Amino acid sequence: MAPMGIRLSPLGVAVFCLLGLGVIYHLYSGVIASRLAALRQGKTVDLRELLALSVEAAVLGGREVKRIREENALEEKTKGKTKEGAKEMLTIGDLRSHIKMYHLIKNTFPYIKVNSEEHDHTLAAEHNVWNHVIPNEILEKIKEPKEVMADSITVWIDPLDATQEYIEDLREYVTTMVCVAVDGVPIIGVIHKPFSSFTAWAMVSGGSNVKPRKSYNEKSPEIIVSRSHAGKVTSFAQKAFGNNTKIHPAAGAGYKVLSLLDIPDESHEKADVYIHVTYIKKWDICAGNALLKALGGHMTTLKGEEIDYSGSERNDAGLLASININHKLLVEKLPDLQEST
Ligand SMILES: Nc1ncnc2c1ncn2[C@@H]1O[C@H](COP(=O)(O)O)[C@@H](OP(=O)(O)O)[C@H]1O
Ligand SMILES: [Mg+2]
Ligand SMILES: [Mg+2]
Ligand SMILES: [Mg+2]
Repeated sequence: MAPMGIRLSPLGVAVFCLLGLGVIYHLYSGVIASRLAALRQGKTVDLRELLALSVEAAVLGGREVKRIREENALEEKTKGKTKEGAKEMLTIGDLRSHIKMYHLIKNTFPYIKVNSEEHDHTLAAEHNVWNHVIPNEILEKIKEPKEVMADSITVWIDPLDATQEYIEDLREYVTTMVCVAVDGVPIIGVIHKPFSSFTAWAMVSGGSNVKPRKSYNEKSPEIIVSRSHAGKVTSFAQKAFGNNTKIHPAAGAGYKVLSLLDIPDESHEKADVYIHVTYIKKWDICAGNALLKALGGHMTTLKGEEIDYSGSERNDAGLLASININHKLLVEKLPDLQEST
């Protein structure tokens, strides 16, 4: 019996529920259908194919990034503010690259989850599909296909990393990035430098086209940090490693990970450790994390915890990246983030 003598008609309740279900279905039908289809069919994806596709996507996006910069057609605008109050910028380069990268991956594997930093509600979709040709360079290093369940995969795309410096025409810092996480663990990382046409790729327990440098300064490491979202990283690093610690301010999370590796680009700076203390998102860091992990290195929060690349885009526990250095010892040297920032 309903309150105040109002009688609920069973037919009315049924119609109301059906309408509600209809609205929910309308809103989420695409997502539900693709996930259910993947589950029903027990679809698998070959990670070696996904690596080749990730390289292709990063290069394709990079071409747009370069073209828009050369045409001086950036049309930069502010899309919001970071938690610390810095302007978050967006350009046509970010958008055009996103469109190429996102749709190439989605058109090829419609049933996998892809999280991109950017979105394209207003611009026409691309119908590009990958040709499934795996480059010899990858086939030579990764001899076997590796199938995983499609619904265990999360792809993270950064269509243009270092947008702020792209606007300032500091081209060397700019990269495009793709990362594939399986059950939240970063497995495939691709970092592409569009202005020098270099692409670093790696797959955990698979292979890579880059390697660590021969040596690192473990005792007095040179630290690479953000130039435009630094927060109090300098004092944080100096508390850990001493006031004479050499700090390199540089842009781009992709660029900073490459500075820890041996890459065929003499002009790329070299550092021993990468530290970030402000908020950062998973499309910025996943590819670098996978690359380092594949080569035996580490990228963790400042407390040394692994970062889970499923679910939310947030990482607010900072970042510590190193390779061929005792990472645990580095963590022990770091001060508490809350107390020192
Ligand atoms: N505090 C913060 N809040 C949001 N994004 C941040 C951030 N600090 C760094 N980032 C993002 O991380 C990337 C590398 O930053 P930095 O060059 O400062 O090291 C940039 O990505 P995008 O250029 O893709 O937006 C930047 O926007
Ligand atoms: Mg951005
Ligand atoms: Mg980025
Ligand atoms: Mg970006």
